[in-house]
Order: sequence, then structure tokens, then C-alpha cells
Amino acid sequence: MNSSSPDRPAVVVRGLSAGYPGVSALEGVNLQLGRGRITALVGANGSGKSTLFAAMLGLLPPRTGSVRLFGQAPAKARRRNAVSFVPQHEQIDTTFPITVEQVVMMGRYTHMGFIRRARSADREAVAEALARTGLSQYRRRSIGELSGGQRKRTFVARAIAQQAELMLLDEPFAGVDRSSERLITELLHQLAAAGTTMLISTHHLEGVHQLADEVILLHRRVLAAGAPEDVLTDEQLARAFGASLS
Ligand SMILES: Nc1ncnc2c1ncn2[C@@H]1O[C@H](COP(=O)(O)OP(=O)(O)OP(=O)(O)O)[C@@H](O)[C@H]1O
Repeated sequence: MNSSSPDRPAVVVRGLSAGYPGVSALEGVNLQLGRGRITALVGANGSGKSTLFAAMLGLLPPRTGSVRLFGQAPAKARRRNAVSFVPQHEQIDTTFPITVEQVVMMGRYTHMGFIRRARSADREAVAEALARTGLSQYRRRSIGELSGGQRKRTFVARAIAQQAELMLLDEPFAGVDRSSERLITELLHQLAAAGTTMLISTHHLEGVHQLADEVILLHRRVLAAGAPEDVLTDEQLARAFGASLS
């Protein structure tokens, strides 16, 4: 069985420790994500969720341990367009003069050559992603003129247009209205049914049972992982949200 076998996990993280000068954000993290599965990443503020995404994207080198995406190092997996990322709201510069359609087209850059000329397949993928996220009529709008939910949908549309096998979503439900939340949840289920693997960080615990096949409870280390009903118990949540990070 090679690393591209459908039976192999999409993501394998082993003994991962990572952080910043003077900060140990992740310690000895082990996890696996099954192909076509939706996994929710749950943890208190500062528990290391965004750091885990950065390590999985190859943006933060491990201090110890390893991350393998489809058997490859993150940078290599990204070069072959296997990973897309939906950032947190705060990571987006809304003053940048760029339209919804241009943001979504960015999801196609890795499909284009060095010159980045959009072909009909790129334009079709962008039009489809805009339609699936209900944004077709906003395509010429600047992202600074959108509501929080519309802006989040724009970045989900960019990830859809990229057609990657693995999607990482950092707080896709933060600051979005109920209708955007329902639309995004439904879309993520459709993508998973088509084989996309997803890791989704969320503070929105009530929605996790409807959203995810599995949950990882993070508190610098993995406190628990498994089915939502096994992981989201009062006792485990108290450990994750009640404990200090020292
Ligand atoms: N660029 C950075 N430089 C220094 N410390 C950082 C940096 N980014 C995060 N940290 C620290 O690393 C730890 C983990 O932060 P991280 O952002 O990964 O947590 P999080 O679970 O995503 O939090 P939140 O839910 O608030 O987004 C925290 O102690 C945080 O203060």
C-alpha cells in the first residue's frame, strides 16, 4: 500500500512540537485525518489551533516531530495543489482593493502556469465556486464592502475553486450569520462526500455534532480524539476550557 492509497490517512502528525520564540504552542501532538472525513478541531483561545494549521501548511517548522499530507511534506503537498486554507477573519486585509471574483480566482493560481493566465477551466471553476457559495451576484464587489458572512463565504469559495484534496478551515463560523453557517456546513458535507478531507477549527460547539465525523480536543496537546459524542463530554470540555495553559 503506498501513500496515495485510499486506505491511508490523508494527514499523519507525529510527535509534533512547535511554537514561537519563548512560546511552546504545541507539544507532542499526534493525530490522523481519514480521507473524506470532516474533523472538528476544538480548543480554548491560545490552545494551539492556528499554530497547528501553520505547521500543517508548512509555514511553521516543527521543533520536533513531523507532518505528512498524503505521505508528503507540507511544502511538497502544497506545490502539487493538494491543500487549501480558509483563514480566520482577522487574517484578512479588508482594505485591499480586490473583488470577490479576484479572490476566488486566487484559488486557481497553482493550477495556472508561471504567467498566471486564466483559462476556461479556471473561469468555470471560479463561476461554479461563486454559485455554490451564493456569491455570483457579488462577484464584482470589493471584499471590503461585504458582510462578515459573505466575506467568509468568499474564502470558502476560493478553497472550493482550488479543488484541493485537503481543506483546512480556521474558524469558518466565527462572525457569520445563521444562513451563511447553514450554507457553509451543507457545502462542506458535499465536498466531504466527494472525497475532500477537512480539518475545521471551531468554537461553535453546538454545531459540531451536525458538522463533523470526528473531533480533536486540543489544549497544546491532544486531550481527546474520536466521535463527537465520545469527545465532547462535560468532563473533557472542562479539561479543555477550564484548565489554564500553563
Ligand atoms: N506569532 C506569534 N508569536 C508569538 N506567540 C504566538 C504567535 N502566534 C500565536 N502565539 C501564541 O501561541 C499560543 C497558541 O496560539 P494559537 O493562535 O495557535 O491558538 P488558537 O487556539 O488558534 O487561539 P484562538 O482560538 O484565540 O485563535 C498562544 O499562547 C499564542 O499567544
